[in-house]
Amino acid sequence: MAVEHPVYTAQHLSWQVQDKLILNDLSFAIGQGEFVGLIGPNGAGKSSLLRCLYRKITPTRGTLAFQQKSLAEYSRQQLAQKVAVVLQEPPNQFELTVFDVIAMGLTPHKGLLDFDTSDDRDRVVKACKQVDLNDKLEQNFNSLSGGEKQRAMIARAIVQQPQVLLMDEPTNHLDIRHQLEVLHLARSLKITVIVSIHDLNLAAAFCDRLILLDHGRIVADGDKQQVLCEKHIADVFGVSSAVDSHPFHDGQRITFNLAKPS
Ligand SMILES: Nc1ncnc2c1ncn2[C@@H]1O[C@H](COP(=O)(O)OP(=O)(O)OP(=O)(O)O)[C@@H](O)[C@H]1O
Repeated sequence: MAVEHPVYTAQHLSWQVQDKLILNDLSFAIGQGEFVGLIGPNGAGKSSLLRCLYRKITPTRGTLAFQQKSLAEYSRQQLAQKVAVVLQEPPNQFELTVFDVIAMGLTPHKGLLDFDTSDDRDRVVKACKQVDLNDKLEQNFNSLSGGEKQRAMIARAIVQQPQVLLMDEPTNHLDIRHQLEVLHLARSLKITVIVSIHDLNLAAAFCDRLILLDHGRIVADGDKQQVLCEKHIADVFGVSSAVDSHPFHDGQRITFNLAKPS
């Protein structure tokens, strides 16, 4: 897809571990402000692609540019000022309160000797409210439930004030209300969001553009209406479905045939 102001541009990006090609010749550009969903079956390469985008791993072939400059040329701090990441499994944060963990999002914008200001505190408290954790600020992070931890990590990303938000299965641990709240919140930030997501109905509701991966390759990339069709779902997931328009939003509704896949 041609985009006007590319944030990421990948050309022939591949990532190989030993003799296994995990990402295979991916080319795409993602524009400023796009809300892009990465979809595909288990092992398709969604997390690996996200890892390339936040430079946890380095492509073994091809090029990857961030804001028109090779991603490899950014310092760790420069990247952290622009890109926030919410991972599937929140890290262990021994002895830290929820407030402390969320306040870590301030770090990329601070010098070594900068102290937290009252504005900083306000930002942390506001983000905490946005994810519905305002009564948990002083609680030990490790004692939160899985879903609460996930929401705290999203608050930390908001505090970071990034230009790009990368999220790997952010709705995994969340009940339906909090799934919706998190995705609405991500959309309301009006920044570039790239999110891997298994729930195809949520992908259809929230993403504008979808990249469908299978076996490390891009099978389809484009408007959600083109990508989420019965044929692609059958080809890639091996499940038959009926796709029609959703009664509550402009995306599709996918109804799966729940019979055992043949
Ligand atoms: N460091 C690694 N070494 C070897 N194989 C790896 C490594 N990282 C990922 N893989 C393999 O690459 C493939 C893609 O993994 P990845 O986690 O990117 O898939 P995914 O689409 O995010 O899957 P899921 O939906 O299950 O989270 C998998 O087969 C995985 O086992």
